Amino acid sequence: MIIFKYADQLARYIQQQKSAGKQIGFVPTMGALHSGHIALIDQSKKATAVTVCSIFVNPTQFNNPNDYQLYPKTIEPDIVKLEAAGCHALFLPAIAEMYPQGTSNLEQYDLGYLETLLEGKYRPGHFQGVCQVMNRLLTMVLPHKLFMGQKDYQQCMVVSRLLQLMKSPAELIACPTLREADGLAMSSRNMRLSPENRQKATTIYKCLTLIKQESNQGTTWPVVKEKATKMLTDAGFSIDYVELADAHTLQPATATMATIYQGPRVALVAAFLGDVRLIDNMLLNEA
Ligand SMILES: Nc1ncnc2c1ncn2[C@@H]1O[C@H](COP(=O)(O)OP(=O)(O)OP(=O)(O)O)[C@@H](O)[C@H]1O
Ligand SMILES: CC(C)(CO)[C@@H](O)C(=O)[O-]
Ligand code: BAL
Repeated sequence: MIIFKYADQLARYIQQQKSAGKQIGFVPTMGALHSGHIALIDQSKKATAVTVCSIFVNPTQFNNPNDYQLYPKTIEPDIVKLEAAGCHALFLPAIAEMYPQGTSNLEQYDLGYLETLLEGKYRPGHFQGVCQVMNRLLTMVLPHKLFMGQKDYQQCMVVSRLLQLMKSPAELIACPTLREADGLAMSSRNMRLSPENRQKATTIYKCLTLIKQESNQGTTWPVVKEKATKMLTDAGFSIDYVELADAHTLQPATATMATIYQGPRVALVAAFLGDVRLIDNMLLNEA
């Protein structure tokens, strides 16, 4: 695996690969890699000839300075995992490489209502930061295919919108969420949970499973939401949201949506255990 710190060197490598007729797959990450990230590398390797991964903890997408300071960094084991997965190239830029003019007064993107609900509502400015870094990364890597995780469901929708705004021909492939044996969605922030909270964290998965079962059996959304909320608060979570939404638009459920709406629906949760914020989601219509 070749490691690049500088965008011009990465661009030269990409250009060489493209001149040789190779398709480029791209897996952007913030590091502290786990099997969910490696599954994205595997998908990219199956679909394209050259897989590029980036590791960059992007300061502009953190609305909470403490969360940024405490974001896990495990670069040496990350490199070992990427080597073992057969990743071809790793882009490991410094902040100045991504933001040579600094991080103030950056460009803004028209993300419409996506920015005012769920993650957009609870993490002000977060999706602008995601677009700022993804625009730069996509312009440097110019991938044919972009692999991202459904765990960050709304982020996939935002990046899809960004690709439209950038008129990028890259194809976004949203990959399924990898889970631990007890159902907890793999996430770099799981490393920050105390052993006790790590056990409690599986309640998010149990809660999403309950929402899916009860909704598919015809229980109305307000009733299901109350049960799910109680499960989480009883386990010690402080909740940002427990929502049911149209899986295509993310518009929230009406009181009866769970029982009368026949289109695809997704349940989404964001909640804190201590100072660790976890998110997860589940499609209701899938087997
Ligand atoms: N469990 C998972 N299964 C599949 N893809 C995942 C999983 N977790 C993260 N990803 C995807 O990996 C990419 C990089 O995510 P990131 O580096 O932020 O890791 P993360 O585990 O989501 O971290 P955190 O949840 O702490 O932000 C994103 O596209 C994300 O959706
Ligand atoms: C897409 C991303 C790498 C942008 O920093 C980040 O939001 C993430 O890891 O999901
Ligand atoms: N995985 C999403 C990136 C973030 O939480 O900032």
